[in-house]
Amino acid sequence: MSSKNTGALRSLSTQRVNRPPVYIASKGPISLYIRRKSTTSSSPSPSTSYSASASTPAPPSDSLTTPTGSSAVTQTDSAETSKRSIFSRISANLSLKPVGETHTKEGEEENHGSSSVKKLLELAKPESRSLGIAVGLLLISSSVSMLVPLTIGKLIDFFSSNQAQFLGLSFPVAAGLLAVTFCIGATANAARAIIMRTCGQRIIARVRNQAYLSTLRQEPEFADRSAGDIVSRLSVDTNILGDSVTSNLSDGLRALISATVGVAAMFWISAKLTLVMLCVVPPVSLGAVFYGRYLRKLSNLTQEAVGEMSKTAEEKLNAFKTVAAYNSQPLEATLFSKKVDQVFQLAKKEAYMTGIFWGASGLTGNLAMLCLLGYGGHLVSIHEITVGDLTSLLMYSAYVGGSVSGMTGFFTGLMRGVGAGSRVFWLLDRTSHIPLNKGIKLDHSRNGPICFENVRFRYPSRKEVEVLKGMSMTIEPGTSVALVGSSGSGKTSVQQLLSRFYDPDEGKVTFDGTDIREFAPESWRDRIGVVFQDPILFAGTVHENIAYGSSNATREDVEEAAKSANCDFIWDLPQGFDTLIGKASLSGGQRQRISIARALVRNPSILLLDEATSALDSKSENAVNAAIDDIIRQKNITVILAAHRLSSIARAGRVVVLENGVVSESGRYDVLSRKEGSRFRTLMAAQLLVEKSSVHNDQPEPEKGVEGENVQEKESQVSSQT
Ligand SMILES: Nc1ncnc2c1ncn2[C@@H]1O[C@H](COP(=O)(O)OP(=O)(O)OP(=O)(O)O)[C@@H](O)[C@H]1O
Repeated sequence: MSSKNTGALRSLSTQRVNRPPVYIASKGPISLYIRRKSTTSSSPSPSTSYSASASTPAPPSDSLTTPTGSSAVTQTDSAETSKRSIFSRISANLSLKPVGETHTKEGEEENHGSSSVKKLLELAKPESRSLGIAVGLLLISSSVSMLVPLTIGKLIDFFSSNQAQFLGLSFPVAAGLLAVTFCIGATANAARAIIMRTCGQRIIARVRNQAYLSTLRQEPEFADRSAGDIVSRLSVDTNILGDSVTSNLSDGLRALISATVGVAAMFWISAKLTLVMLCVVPPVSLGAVFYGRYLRKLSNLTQEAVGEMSKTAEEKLNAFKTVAAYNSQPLEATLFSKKVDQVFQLAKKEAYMTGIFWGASGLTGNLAMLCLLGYGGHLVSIHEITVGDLTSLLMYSAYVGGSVSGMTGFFTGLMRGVGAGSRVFWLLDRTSHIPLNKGIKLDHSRNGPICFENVRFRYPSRKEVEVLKGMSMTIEPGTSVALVGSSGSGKTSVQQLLSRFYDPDEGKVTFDGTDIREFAPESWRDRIGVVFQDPILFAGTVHENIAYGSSNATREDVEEAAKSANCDFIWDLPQGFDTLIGKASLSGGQRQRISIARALVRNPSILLLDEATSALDSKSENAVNAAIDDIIRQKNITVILAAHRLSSIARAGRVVVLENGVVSESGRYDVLSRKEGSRFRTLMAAQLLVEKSSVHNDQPEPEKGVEGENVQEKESQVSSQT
């Protein structure tokens, strides 16, 4: 249930982000107009002068626009880009990253500004050939597009003057040639879009693989702490990044080409009129720069808020049963709604900013257009330019306006890319605190005692609490030790240090006289089998779960490990070892025994059992304990079990009592339990009261192995003496 829900939550996010970008798709200015118009139909036009054209969806065939329609390009562009900005960002943000927590807490800085832009461009490097071709095609399609205004102007002059020839050719030939040219332009545009998209996806795939690999190489605590964050970096940020280096770049280039060619053509037609038009460009560009910067800041804040929102939902959906059992749905709805509101407030701010910016730039454009018409009309009346020239000029100015908008869109897109990039690059560049592949390879035949030498340890995320305060102990190879202590005394922490999920702050943990930090973590972990308190089984068959991490394990190895872990139930499953494991299809005890088998199939020298029976009923507990007995009896594995329950503790050859971050007592179970006033007896007294009823009332089935009887004997020893 919980994982389903979490998945749904993520797919909701991805779904929103994967919405086809309305604006970014690279088309010539005319096709851009059509798309924008149709998507802007419901939005009020910011300017009354163009509201009709902006609110009427243009039919797809309406590609050659009138001058008024052309000027609407700028206007609708503004409105649409504004709309796109608002909605695409809100929707993108809705699925974006729980940022910041990890790195800001750790004080690790993300990449910023120029270095991210550089890295962003570096990402595109392997695609440079394809991107080069795409740029060539872009040049072709843009040039063809830029022919349109000139052609329309010439057409108007041709029809109004009754000339015999059009562009020096007979009209049908010229029209045919133009049609062929437009076809070439369209083909180039289509090919460019395909190449750009494919390159973008290749870049995204590459970044995702690298980022995931980098994540897997981090110390386990990193992923534990920021799993949600990492997932959104891998899914959403990489998407934005890919878009940024391909679609955005291509749009920016197209806009640049169109603007340059457009301005040149305008100067060629009438320098005076062009100068009037160009007065608009500098303020709009300046506004775009400030807007882009502000947007980036706002975007990051929104993403952080979205992260918080996702985290809240994910946590509660994962604990859905607890929420339901405590009738906390209204409370949870309120908590979530507060988080949603934070996102909404930020998105609203962004919407206002976007609206004001585009409204202002649209108004400026419209005013400039009016000046152009007034002054242009005057030039026509004194025969300095023709009506066709004025038409071409108006169209070019609309194209240039559209291109400037395109460039600001490119700029803001790039800023988003930089923001997303910095988060992805941070993940890519992060060096693990416990790096893999570094250190000596531990020979499989090597064995020896495990020593904790004056170990001091605090969790990095909770520096104020010292968990181990100079702890020392030695565990001989092939022996079994039960770590005992009150809750929070550090039993699990000892095991985590042994697994090298963390390193001690002071002191050291040695194996056969060598500090385990000197071993490559993988080769050290190869020697360890770990069974966690809450066994994690993955989707897949029983066989796959037992063989997880032991790729060379044969079916015989898996079956043998399953036998050693007392997993006889597997043979009764419908497809035996090939049965698919659903989340709830096995009991706690069965899952625990499968995870013991998984640990055993690696043939470990050291087996860490972290309260492997604490969550089980007495029947399952007996089955798991019987498996542990078998393993301990074999004497060739060092077993370190963290345990509360007497039934588990009694199985170990030696008991180590942890108190106040040090070992307060250590010795054989029977000795400690007989010792008058021992810490162990005090600790166990309370535990015994709890267990007594289960030991005597539940009448557990006789366990496999001799130690089962010993345990009962041992328990009665303690009970008679406490
Ligand atoms: N990942 C973590 N980050 C920060 N503090 C932690 C973390 N894990 C444990 N601690 C803290 O470290 C201390 C020791 O915890 P640990 O889990 O090792 O105790 P324990 O003896 O295994 O407890 P229990 O018997 O309840 O499982 C506790 O105060 C706990 O709150």
